[in-house]
Order: sequence, then C-alpha cells, then structure tokens
Amino acid sequence: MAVRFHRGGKLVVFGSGGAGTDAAHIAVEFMHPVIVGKRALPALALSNDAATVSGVCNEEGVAESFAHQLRCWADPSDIALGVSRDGRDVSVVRGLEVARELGLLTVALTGGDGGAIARDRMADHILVAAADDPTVVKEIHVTAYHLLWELVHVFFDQPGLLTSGDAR
Ligand SMILES: O=C(CO)[C@@H](O)[C@H](O)[C@H](O)[C@H](O)COP(=O)(O)O
Repeated sequence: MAVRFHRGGKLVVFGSGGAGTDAAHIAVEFMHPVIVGKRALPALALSNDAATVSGVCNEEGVAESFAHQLRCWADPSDIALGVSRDGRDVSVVRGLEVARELGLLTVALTGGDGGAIARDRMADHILVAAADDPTVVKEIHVTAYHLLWELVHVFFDQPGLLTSGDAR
C-alpha cells in the first residue's frame, strides 16, 4: 500500500452497512489522521455517496454499487480496500473483482471463514478476523485498520523499507 501511495495512487474503500462506516473511518483516518502531525494520504469511501449507491443499486443491482464507481473513479495505480464482515457481501465481492480487472492493488478485510473473498482469493492481501461472533470481527477490524494505517506511514516515511519487488 505504501508503494502505491508513493507512486501517487489513492485508497478507495468500500463496504455496506456497518462495514460502510468502517470504510468511512478508514478513509478519514488516511485523509485527516487522528494522530496530529501524521501526513494526509488520499483516500475516498465509495459507500459515503448515498445518492450514487442508491441510484446504481436501483438500476444496475446491488452488486454494481461499488464496481460502477470504481470504473468511473479508479486509476490502475490505486488501492482498493473492501470490507465485509463475512466475505459474502456481493457488492464488495464484485467491487474487488472489478478493481482487480482495472489493475488496482486489492486488499480485503473479512471475518469468520472469509467467505467467497477468502475461498476464491479475490484480493492480493486478505485479512480474515477468524472469529464466529460478528461483533468480535468488527472490533478486530477497527484494530486491524488502525495498524494498517500506522504501518503504511512507517513504510511511506522510510522509503528504504520499500522494496520494488512486488509493488502490485
Ligand atoms: O453491519 C451491520 C451493522 O453493524 C449490518 O446491519 C449491515 O448493514 C449488514 O450486515 C451489511 O450487509 C454488512 O455486510 P457485511 O459486512 O456483513 O458483509
């Protein structure tokens, strides 16, 4: 993710319901970090745009709600991060599929058994909170994305740590 940001890419995050609020939290964490003095990195939560999401759901079907926006907004240099508590949200699954087709780095935060996202390896990096209780999964996700945010900054600020090897 740090390599992608270094190259000028942005983070595009998406999820439904409570995962949509996680997407919003992740985006604002990168855009306006809670720790004062940390650099802002470009991020956007697709689930925030209720008008576009509802319009696309209405006419194209729920599975297209993030995929459609990715086709309009995303650049191949970007990072797509999909959040789904159980890895079965069709709009997140389809979003990751389209993001991959477009050439984005794909990351997923899921839980339980990881659902279709983990089974079919639908992202380059998949973090599965292996808990049965959905509330525990959600708690783990908050901790995981704060750690992810912190690690991206560590790597971004020390380019020597970035390898050009797999910079997908
Ligand atoms: O996430 C919450 C509440 O926190 C639910 O009400 C939520 O709206 C639905 O489960 C959504 O469909 C979320 O999808 P997923 O994260 O379970 O894949």
